[in-house]
Amino acid sequence: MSSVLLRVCCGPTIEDTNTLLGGLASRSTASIERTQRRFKGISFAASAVVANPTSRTSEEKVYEVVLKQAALVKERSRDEDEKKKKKIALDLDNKPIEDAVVDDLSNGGLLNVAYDRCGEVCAEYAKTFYLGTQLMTQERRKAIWAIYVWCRRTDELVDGPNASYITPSALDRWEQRLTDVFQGRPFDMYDAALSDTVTKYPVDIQPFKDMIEGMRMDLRKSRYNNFDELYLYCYYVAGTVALMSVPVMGIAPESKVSTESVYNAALALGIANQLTNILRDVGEDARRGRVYLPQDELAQAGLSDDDIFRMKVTDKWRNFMKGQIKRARKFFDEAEEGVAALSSASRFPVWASLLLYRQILDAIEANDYNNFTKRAYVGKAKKVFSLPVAYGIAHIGPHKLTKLLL
Ligand SMILES: CC(C)=CCC/C(C)=C/CC/C(C)=C/CC/C(C)=C/[C@@H]1[C@@H](COP(=O)(O)OP(=O)(O)O)[C@]1(C)CC/C=C(\C)CC/C=C(\C)CCC=C(C)C
Ligand SMILES: [Mn+2]
Repeated sequence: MSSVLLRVCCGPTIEDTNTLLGGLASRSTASIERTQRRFKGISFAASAVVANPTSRTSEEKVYEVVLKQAALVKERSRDEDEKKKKKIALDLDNKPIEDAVVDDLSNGGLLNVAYDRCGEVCAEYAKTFYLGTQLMTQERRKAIWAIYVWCRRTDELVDGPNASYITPSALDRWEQRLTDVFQGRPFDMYDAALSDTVTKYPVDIQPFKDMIEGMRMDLRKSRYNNFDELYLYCYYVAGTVALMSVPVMGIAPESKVSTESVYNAALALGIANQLTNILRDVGEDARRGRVYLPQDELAQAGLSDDDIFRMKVTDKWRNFMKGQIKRARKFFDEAEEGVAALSSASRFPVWASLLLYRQILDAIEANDYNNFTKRAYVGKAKKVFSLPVAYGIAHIGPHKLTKLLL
């Protein structure tokens, strides 16, 4: 990663970083019931909700961000309709092109360079994903690259070569810089691309702030008492990516499902991906003294941190892993339901990423649950095969494709 990509500017004040908890509408009973249904078979999570009905679970808190983002999308699309009406009126006025428009055009040149740089970073760090974006419309592709680069840089702050120098106040400065980006004051070229993206698409700042919150969590916490705590972490570092991306990817105009349900499915994909990441990296994380697994579930399985640091695959471990993999797959299943609602050109990269990530779970099983010393990965052949499958599903749907192939 180049030093330019990683540079964190010195920003002025520390912002209020409390992200999820404040003043939003509370979640409907129906969605809570759905949450409980999802956790059927994972009794501790459901019983946590039942045991203490007054305290809200992480999932309920996160759902409020989903509602807020979905509302923003709806509001902006209403504004767009209004603008279109106004534009038609202006066109009828037949006014000459003004200086401001000429300025915009010359700025466009620089902006294109900024977006191209983002594209180069994607091509270097996430080749398959970069390939997947090629089928999106140019505008959307560029915006997704800009978001990708911001996410990558944010993650590199705590995981990259300079991670040992990163303090909470460096993250506060990164957050201040984020605010500047959203207010049209970009610091560098990558920021300029993002700044442009957030004016063009109804992207809320909250998921970006929440991702930074996830990085703060990584600085202060290395154990998770239960799935509720882990869920929140997964939302912060990965669910947020979904909430940032969907406003750009767009929902198909012909889609009949609600905006909220699409965002929920998107969120599920982020959570599924991060749970998979965690299960793949158990050994690697343990070597850094980190255990991203629910402590109560480890205990229920008769396991402790010591078993993880010992890195021995036992039957207890296999059973524990089976439960964790089952849960991750449930989130993938939930995500699948929403992909068809995305705009047609955006479905392919999402299916590609979903299929590739889900196969990591199969690879963990194929390694006989040894995620301590054996890295689960999807081989090149499987990767290459997944792409046309993703393309097929994206264009004719999973059910029709299965029928066609059988
Ligand atoms: C309706 C529906 C299903 C819509 C799809 C919604 C959508 C686009 C979801 C995206 C989900 C996604 C790709 C989440 C990212 C999950 C992830 C891998 C997060 C990683 C975090 C930290 O992990 P860790 O440090 O443990 O792991 P590493 O060893 O560092 O890998 C991240 C690394 C956070 C940073 C995330 C990125 C760099 C990815 C950003 C990606 C995008 C903006 C593009 C998303 C678009 C597509 C098409 C996948
Ligand atoms: Mn990382």
